[in-house]
Amino acid sequence: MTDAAEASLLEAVAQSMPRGASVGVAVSGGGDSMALLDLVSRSAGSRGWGVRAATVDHGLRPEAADEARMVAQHCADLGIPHETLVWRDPPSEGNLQDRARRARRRLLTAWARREGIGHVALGHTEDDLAETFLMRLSREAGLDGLSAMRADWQEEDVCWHRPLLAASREALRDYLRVRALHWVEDPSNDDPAFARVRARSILGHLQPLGLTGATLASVARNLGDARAALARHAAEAAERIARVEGGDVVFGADALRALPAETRRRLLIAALRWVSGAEYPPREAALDALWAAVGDHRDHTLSGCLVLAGGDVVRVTREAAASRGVEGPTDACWDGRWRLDGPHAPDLRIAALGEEGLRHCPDWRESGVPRASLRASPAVWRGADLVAAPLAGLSAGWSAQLAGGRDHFASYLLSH
Ligand SMILES: Nc1ncnc2c1ncn2[C@@H]1O[C@H](COP(=O)(O)OP(=O)(O)OP(=O)(O)O)[C@@H](O)[C@H]1O
Repeated sequence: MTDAAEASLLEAVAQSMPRGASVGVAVSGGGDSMALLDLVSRSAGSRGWGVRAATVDHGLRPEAADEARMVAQHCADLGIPHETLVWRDPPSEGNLQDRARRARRRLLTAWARREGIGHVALGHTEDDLAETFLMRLSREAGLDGLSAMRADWQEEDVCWHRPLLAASREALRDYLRVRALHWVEDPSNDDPAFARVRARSILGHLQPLGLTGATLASVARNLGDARAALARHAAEAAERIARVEGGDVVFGADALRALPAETRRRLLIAALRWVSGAEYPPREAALDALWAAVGDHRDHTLSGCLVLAGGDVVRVTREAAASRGVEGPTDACWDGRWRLDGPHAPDLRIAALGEEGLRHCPDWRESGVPRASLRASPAVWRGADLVAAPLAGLSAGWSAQLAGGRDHFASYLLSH
């Protein structure tokens, strides 16, 4: 590794997060994140960062605990506080990799909040970009799927960063060798049962065409720029034609119809995900069916949402059936997006208002929110007795707010 190459890695990491930040590094013990840890640690002094690190032990491989201990020891040598986060309930079935990734993100988010960490760095590389691109091609992905993963994004109070997206895996290993640092090789990195491993091996065969990891990563970045432009365009359209009302997204129907199909598609997908909290967009065929129903002024359910299309607005609301049975304490976020304020008490619960609850809200019409929306709205219950339904005009000292900056639909389009 040349001095210039090392300097450019250091510069990329140093510039990725703000001065004085409280920084968390997600370290698996593999080469990418061990290099990231070292680069963050070397930048910390000049950038005024307070640095912490965490390793997630998914409990899926017997060696994982040893790997976490190796990272912990290395952090202790660097004077960086380290925590091992254990996934206590790995499932026995389903897409284990996907679930492990989501559990990892959840555990890291909780850790960041607990420790007051505002910025978490991940060690994804240019090779990850290229492999993901190839894998998505095989799934006939569109622009969004083929676009480069984001270098930075904010989720509620945590900013995530991938400062090494322009670095190759090999360059990071060179860096570690020069610095005489160790890392662990995850045996699953060679297991052809994983699509990522197959993508990596195929990438080697594409070289004669001039298709290297760097080329594919660059294509993914170009597409990412196009995606960002379309998302900005959709956000501007949302500012003009969408409003948030009672937790629903409401579009002017004519204005929605008049939009270019791609912009409309983005608005509908975002509204469905914003209301339901769904992690993934619906399939294109399901979206086409929704749009056909809207064209016929028929109501339609999709992704845990009910889309009301009978009048001169198109209203995306939570589907009552999807929120039925969702229950929780009054001081926690309900249905992934509501927070209630009021006289909290341990014998109170939040659950959907439902048709039965709505009967006890004589003033619900004054809210201006349709019945179907209110049925899925949060209500405070003591056993079977309704205590409050803030969105349906029965406040009894309670109010409801959308949680985590969710009140601004247009900015959601830029961040998702
Ligand atoms: N067990 C772990 N503990 C802590 N951080 C991890 C762990 N596994 C992965 N990471 C972090 O995530 C980065 C990317 O690793 P990997 O590609 O395996 O993750 P991923 O979240 O599954 O990403 P992708 O969506 O690309 O599959 C690592 O460089 C590291 O920063």
